[in-house]
Amino acid sequence: MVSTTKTILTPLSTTASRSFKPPAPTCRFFFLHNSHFSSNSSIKLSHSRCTTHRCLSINSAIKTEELSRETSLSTASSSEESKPTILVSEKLGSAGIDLLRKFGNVDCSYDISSEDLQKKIASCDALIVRSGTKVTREVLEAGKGRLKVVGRAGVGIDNVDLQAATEFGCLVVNAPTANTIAAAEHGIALLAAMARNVSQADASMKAGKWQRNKYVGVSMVGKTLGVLGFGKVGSEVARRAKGLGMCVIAHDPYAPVDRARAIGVELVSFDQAISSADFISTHVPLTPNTKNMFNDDTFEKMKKGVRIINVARGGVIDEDALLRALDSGKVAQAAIDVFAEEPPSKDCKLVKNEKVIVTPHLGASTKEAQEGVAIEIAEAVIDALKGELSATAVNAPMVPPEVLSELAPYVLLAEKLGSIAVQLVSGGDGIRSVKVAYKSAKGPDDMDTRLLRAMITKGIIEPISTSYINLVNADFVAKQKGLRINEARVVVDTYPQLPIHSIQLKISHVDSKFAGAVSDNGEISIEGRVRYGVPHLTRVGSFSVDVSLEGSLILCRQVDQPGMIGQVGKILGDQNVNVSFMSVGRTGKREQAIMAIGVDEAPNKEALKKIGEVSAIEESVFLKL
Ligand SMILES: NC(=O)C1=CN([C@@H]2O[C@H](COP(=O)(O)OP(=O)(O)OC[C@H]3O[C@@H](n4cnc5c(N)ncnc54)[C@H](O)[C@@H]3O)[C@@H](O)[C@H]2O)C=CC1
Ligand SMILES: O=C(O)C(=O)COP(=O)(O)O
Repeated sequence: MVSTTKTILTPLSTTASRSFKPPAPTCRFFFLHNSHFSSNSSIKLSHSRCTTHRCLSINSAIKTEELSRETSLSTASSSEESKPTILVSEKLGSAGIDLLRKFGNVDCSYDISSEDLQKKIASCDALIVRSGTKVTREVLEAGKGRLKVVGRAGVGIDNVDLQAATEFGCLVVNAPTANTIAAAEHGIALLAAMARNVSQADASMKAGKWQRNKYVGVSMVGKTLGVLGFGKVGSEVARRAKGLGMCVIAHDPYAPVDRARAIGVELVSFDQAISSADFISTHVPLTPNTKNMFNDDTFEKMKKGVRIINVARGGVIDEDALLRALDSGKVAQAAIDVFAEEPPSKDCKLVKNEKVIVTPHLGASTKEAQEGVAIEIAEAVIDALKGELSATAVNAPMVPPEVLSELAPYVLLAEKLGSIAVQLVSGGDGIRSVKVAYKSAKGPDDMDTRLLRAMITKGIIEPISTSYINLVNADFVAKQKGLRINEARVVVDTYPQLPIHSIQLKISHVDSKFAGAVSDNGEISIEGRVRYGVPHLTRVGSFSVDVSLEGSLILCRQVDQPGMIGQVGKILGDQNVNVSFMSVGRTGKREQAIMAIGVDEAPNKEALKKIGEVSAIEESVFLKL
């Protein structure tokens, strides 16, 4: 449940906050979204010791170094070994294979058995399939932990268990555009071939016969074509059928009226479409809703002598019902490219029926479409392996590149805040609900927070479980673990150009191992913001602090007095622990204060004990970021 609050607040006060900052040279900040942040992009970071390149990935929110294009020659061979492995299980156009080979190790095991696929998949990062490979729960389970993306080189994803893929955090992408025309042309080819008995006449001649009277056909001009599913293929079929002089009507509850009008097609109800058409061509995806949408009842409503074309999916037509309708004469002819079971059995009655012409799922099979599909899917899979959000993602939110580039540093902040919040809870597993407030000058409708919510979830869950969280499965895993993320967008009077001013996390009904993080109303409360591209912690409980969220963090609560920074700094220095950032927030002079110390290395237990023993320090906690 996402709740929206429109509260006008003034910017958070920075009262009584003292910061110590080292000098600020430049550090490169790499995002996997390379169209926006390439190796040439650099953002100044206010942190002197940040030497690693940072990447934003949906598979692992932060990966360091691996995509740096400045990899030295000495590391070249190891990067060769660490290339991703991409299994291609069905014939894919060479242009796509070439692209994949430039990026990873490509294993073309065409027409692999499902047993072998289950064995192989455990060592693969990506799998590319067409319609012939069943990507079942078992396959995805076998690939769990390593398999990051399944690429469907085509449109229909009914052969991929999307639910299982989502549960295992495996992204599914498809190639939805490159074979549209091929499928539409095949639909028209089947329509014309059926109307003029081309297949049967051809077979008869090859058998040495000359049967001109037997194969008299029907004309297409002036006939009504009912298109079911007015999407990419359906509308291209309609356009071509108009060119043949047909009257075209279509049924698609989700199709825009103006697109239909532009082609001269009338959108009608399902019953109207099937009852008034001479030819019916189906172009819907196979879903629980469309499964067997052509059945005894719907055939009954059709015109006697109707002709059926199916270049969509076998399961859309109940094949036994179609046979009955052909036998009764309700359906005069059918042209079928796709079957409930592929390949159909050797004695499949539909294939053998004289009134039916068949092709072996050839809709997408033109040279041009196959090259296009191969490139489209190779690019989508490579992007996904790089951690970019794909425009053709089927089981993850599609985040437009411009939104992604704007939100990237906040995504890192969101994950770090989630991780800090959970580490402040004592016991660790009692979190049921987290309140998140996104403070921004932008209105609630101008902000897409799915990415941030996913990363907060990742930050919260990963430190306390073995679950692997990414954008694909974050909501699913949160739901499974009974974790509710209640989001509120709070309008604050701040810089309008900033996508988000700050993110605040609150956890109630839990105990904290650091009392200083508990606000007056008993909730663990932390807040952070992005400064110069770097996430900062800006509030702990009721204390304002300002510490860059890099490396790890030590929080100490003490009575404000001189010499504290020096004492703690010395303990850390003696252990060779490098302090990167230090900030003190206090309620007032010589009153309660919180010291937030960023450290590059994790101090050992002895150092942490010594810090805890400093007489003025009332409590301290070490947080791994
Ligand atoms: N035989 C082959 O080789 C090929 C088959 N296909 C298949 O063709 C079909 C269409 O593909 P595209 O046009 O690219 O997909 P699309 O997603 O662009 O179009 C599908 C349309 O069906 C509509 N639809 C969904 N449920 C419906 C329902 N119950 N009643 C009416 N309309 C409904 C949707 O609103 C959408 O407009 C898919 O099943 C796809 O797998 C696509 C390419 C090649
Ligand atoms: O794209 C689709 O939906 C298709 O049905 C094409 O299937 P194919 O890739 O030729 O096995």
